[in-house]
Amino acid sequence: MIPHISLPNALSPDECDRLITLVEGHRLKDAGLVGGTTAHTIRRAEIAWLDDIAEAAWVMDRMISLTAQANREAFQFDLSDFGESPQVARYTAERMGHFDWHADIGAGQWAAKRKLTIVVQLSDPAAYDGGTLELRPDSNITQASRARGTATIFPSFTLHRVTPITAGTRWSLTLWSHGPAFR
Ligand SMILES: O=C(O)CCC(=O)C(=O)O
Ligand SMILES: [Fe+2]
Repeated sequence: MIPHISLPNALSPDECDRLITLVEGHRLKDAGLVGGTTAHTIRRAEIAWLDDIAEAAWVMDRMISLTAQANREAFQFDLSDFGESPQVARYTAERMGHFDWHADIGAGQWAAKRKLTIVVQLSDPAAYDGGTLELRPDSNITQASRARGTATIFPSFTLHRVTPITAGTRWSLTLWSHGPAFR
Protein backbone atom coordinates (compact mmCIF):
# COMPACT_ATOMS: atom_id res chain seq x y z
CA MET A 1 0.00 0.00 0.00
CA ILE A 2 1.21 3.51 -0.75
CA PRO A 3 0.82 6.31 1.84
CA HIS A 4 -1.32 8.59 -0.31
CA ILE A 5 -2.33 9.30 -3.89
CA SER A 6 -2.68 12.66 -5.57
CA LEU A 7 -5.24 13.12 -8.38
CA PRO A 8 -4.87 16.40 -10.30
CA ASN A 9 -7.99 18.11 -11.70
CA ALA A 10 -10.47 16.16 -9.60
CA LEU A 11 -12.46 19.38 -9.87
CA SER A 12 -11.89 22.06 -12.50
CA PRO A 13 -11.14 25.66 -11.43
CA ASP A 14 -14.72 26.57 -12.45
CA GLU A 15 -16.13 23.78 -10.31
CA CYS A 16 -14.02 24.92 -7.35
CA ASP A 17 -15.41 28.45 -7.80
CA ARG A 18 -18.98 27.16 -8.07
CA LEU A 19 -18.62 25.16 -4.88
CA ILE A 20 -17.10 28.06 -2.91
CA THR A 21 -19.87 30.40 -4.12
CA LEU A 22 -22.55 27.88 -3.12
CA VAL A 23 -21.10 27.50 0.36
CA GLU A 24 -20.60 31.24 0.82
CA GLY A 25 -24.35 31.63 0.26
CA HIS A 26 -25.03 29.44 3.29
CA ARG A 27 -24.20 29.86 6.92
CA LEU A 28 -20.82 28.40 7.86
CA LYS A 29 -20.48 26.92 11.33
CA ASP A 30 -17.57 26.76 13.72
CA ALA A 31 -15.85 23.45 13.04
CA GLY A 32 -16.21 20.62 15.55
CA LEU A 33 -14.10 17.54 16.09
CA VAL A 34 -15.12 13.89 15.96
CA GLY A 35 -17.06 13.28 19.14
CA GLY A 36 -18.78 16.63 18.90
CA THR A 37 -16.30 18.78 20.80
CA THR A 38 -14.88 22.09 19.60
CA ALA A 39 -11.31 22.87 20.61
CA HIS A 40 -9.78 25.91 18.96
CA THR A 41 -6.28 24.89 19.91
CA ILE A 42 -6.72 21.82 17.70
CA ARG A 43 -8.83 23.22 14.88
CA ARG A 44 -9.90 26.68 13.87
CA ALA A 45 -12.02 26.73 10.73
CA GLU A 46 -15.58 27.25 9.60
CA ILE A 47 -17.42 24.44 7.86
CA ALA A 48 -20.54 23.67 5.86
CA TRP A 49 -21.97 20.18 5.29
CA LEU A 50 -22.86 19.72 1.63
CA ASP A 51 -25.85 17.48 2.44
CA ASP A 52 -27.49 20.71 3.63
CA ILE A 53 -27.00 22.33 0.20
CA ALA A 54 -29.19 20.72 -2.47
CA GLU A 55 -27.39 22.44 -5.37
CA ALA A 56 -24.13 20.74 -4.35
CA ALA A 57 -25.33 17.15 -4.94
CA TRP A 58 -23.06 16.84 -7.99
CA VAL A 59 -20.00 16.99 -5.74
CA MET A 60 -20.73 13.64 -4.09
CA ASP A 61 -21.33 11.98 -7.48
CA ARG A 62 -17.95 13.17 -8.71
CA MET A 63 -16.14 12.12 -5.58
CA ILE A 64 -17.60 8.61 -5.57
CA SER A 65 -16.14 7.72 -8.97
CA LEU A 66 -12.85 9.42 -8.15
CA THR A 67 -12.52 7.49 -4.89
CA ALA A 68 -13.31 4.20 -6.61
CA GLN A 69 -10.53 4.90 -9.12
CA ALA A 70 -8.00 5.84 -6.41
CA ASN A 71 -8.91 2.82 -4.32
CA ARG A 72 -8.39 0.48 -7.28
CA GLU A 73 -5.05 2.03 -8.11
CA ALA A 74 -3.58 2.49 -4.68
CA PHE A 75 -5.32 0.90 -1.70
CA GLN A 76 -7.70 -1.96 -2.57
CA PHE A 77 -9.61 -1.44 0.67
CA ASP A 78 -13.05 -2.98 1.20
CA LEU A 79 -15.26 0.09 0.94
CA SER A 80 -19.02 -0.02 1.34
CA ASP A 81 -20.41 3.44 2.08
CA PHE A 82 -20.09 7.18 1.94
CA GLY A 83 -22.05 7.52 5.14
CA GLU A 84 -21.19 11.12 5.97
CA SER A 85 -21.85 14.36 4.22
CA PRO A 86 -18.96 15.96 2.36
CA GLN A 87 -17.63 18.96 4.24
CA VAL A 88 -16.31 22.26 2.94
CA ALA A 89 -13.96 24.12 5.28
CA ARG A 90 -12.70 27.69 5.26
CA TYR A 91 -9.46 28.60 7.01
CA THR A 92 -8.68 32.32 7.29
CA ALA A 93 -5.63 34.25 8.42
CA GLU A 94 -7.85 36.59 10.50
CA ARG A 95 -8.94 33.65 12.63
CA MET A 96 -5.53 31.95 12.48
CA GLY A 97 -7.09 28.96 10.74
CA HIS A 98 -5.38 25.61 11.21
CA PHE A 99 -5.98 21.96 12.06
CA ASP A 100 -3.40 20.30 14.30
CA TRP A 101 -2.11 16.71 13.91
CA HIS A 102 -4.94 14.20 14.00
CA ALA A 103 -6.27 11.02 12.41
CA ASP A 104 -9.82 10.91 11.08
CA ILE A 105 -10.85 7.63 12.69
CA GLY A 106 -12.68 8.34 15.93
CA ALA A 107 -15.57 7.38 18.14
CA GLY A 108 -18.97 7.64 16.57
CA GLN A 109 -21.07 5.50 14.29
CA TRP A 110 -19.47 6.68 11.06
CA ALA A 111 -16.15 8.12 12.21
CA ALA A 112 -15.19 4.67 13.53
CA LYS A 113 -15.69 3.22 10.05
CA ARG A 114 -13.73 5.80 8.08
CA LYS A 115 -11.21 4.12 5.79
CA LEU A 116 -10.23 6.67 3.16
CA THR A 117 -10.06 10.45 3.50
CA ILE A 118 -10.38 12.58 0.36
CA VAL A 119 -9.31 16.24 0.48
CA VAL A 120 -9.68 18.54 -2.54
CA GLN A 121 -7.85 21.88 -2.66
CA LEU A 122 -10.49 24.43 -3.69
CA SER A 123 -8.40 27.60 -3.50
CA ASP A 124 -5.79 29.01 -5.83
CA PRO A 125 -2.50 28.52 -3.97
CA ALA A 126 -1.73 32.20 -4.61
CA ALA A 127 -4.76 33.14 -2.46
CA TYR A 128 -3.14 32.16 0.84
CA ASP A 129 0.11 31.54 2.69
CA GLY A 130 0.60 28.65 5.11
CA GLY A 131 -2.39 26.33 5.23
CA THR A 132 -0.45 23.36 3.90
CA LEU A 133 -2.00 19.91 4.25
CA GLU A 134 0.76 17.69 5.61
CA LEU A 135 0.68 13.91 6.02
CA ARG A 136 2.70 11.85 8.43
CA PRO A 137 2.29 8.18 7.50
CA ASP A 138 5.56 7.39 9.32
CA SER A 139 8.34 9.50 10.84
CA ASN A 140 8.54 11.50 7.60
CA ILE A 141 6.23 14.40 6.87
CA THR A 142 5.05 14.92 3.30
CA GLN A 143 3.26 17.94 1.89
CA ALA A 144 0.12 17.43 -0.16
CA SER A 145 -0.12 19.20 -3.49
CA ARG A 146 -1.53 22.73 -3.19
CA ALA A 147 -2.68 22.74 -6.81
CA ARG A 148 -6.25 23.89 -7.17
CA GLY A 149 -8.66 21.01 -7.86
CA THR A 150 -6.17 18.32 -6.83
CA ALA A 151 -7.51 15.54 -4.63
CA THR A 152 -5.27 13.97 -1.99
CA ILE A 153 -6.49 10.56 -0.88
CA PHE A 154 -5.07 8.73 2.12
CA PRO A 155 -6.03 6.05 4.67
CA SER A 156 -8.06 7.73 7.41
CA PHE A 157 -5.73 6.39 10.10
CA THR A 158 -2.87 8.53 8.70
CA LEU A 159 -1.81 11.45 10.90
CA HIS A 160 -2.28 14.74 9.07
CA ARG A 161 -2.61 18.47 9.74
CA VAL A 162 -3.23 21.84 8.12
CA THR A 163 -0.48 24.30 9.07
CA PRO A 164 -1.60 27.77 10.27
CA ILE A 165 -2.78 30.20 7.63
CA THR A 166 -0.66 33.34 7.70
CA ALA A 167 -2.32 35.29 4.86
CA GLY A 168 -5.52 35.04 2.84
CA THR A 169 -8.11 32.27 2.87
CA ARG A 170 -7.97 28.57 2.05
CA TRP A 171 -11.01 26.49 1.15
CA SER A 172 -10.99 22.69 1.11
CA LEU A 173 -13.46 19.89 0.48
CA THR A 174 -13.20 16.77 2.66
CA LEU A 175 -15.11 13.52 2.58
CA TRP A 176 -14.68 10.00 3.81
CA SER A 177 -15.32 6.53 2.49
CA HIS A 178 -16.35 3.85 4.95
CA GLY A 179 -16.25 0.10 5.20
CA PRO A 180 -15.84 -2.99 7.36
CA ALA A 181 -12.97 -3.29 9.84
CA PHE A 182 -9.43 -3.57 8.48
CA ARG A 183 -8.22 -7.16 8.45
O1 LIG B 1 -8.71 20.97 5.18
C1 LIG B 1 -7.95 20.02 5.02
O2 LIG B 1 -7.05 20.02 4.18
C2 LIG B 1 -8.04 18.80 5.90
C3 LIG B 1 -9.31 18.69 6.70
C4 LIG B 1 -9.27 17.53 7.65
O3 LIG B 1 -8.23 17.01 7.97
C5 LIG B 1 -10.52 16.98 8.22
O4 LIG B 1 -11.60 17.55 8.00
O5 LIG B 1 -10.45 15.95 8.92
FE1 LIG C 1 -8.59 15.15 8.96
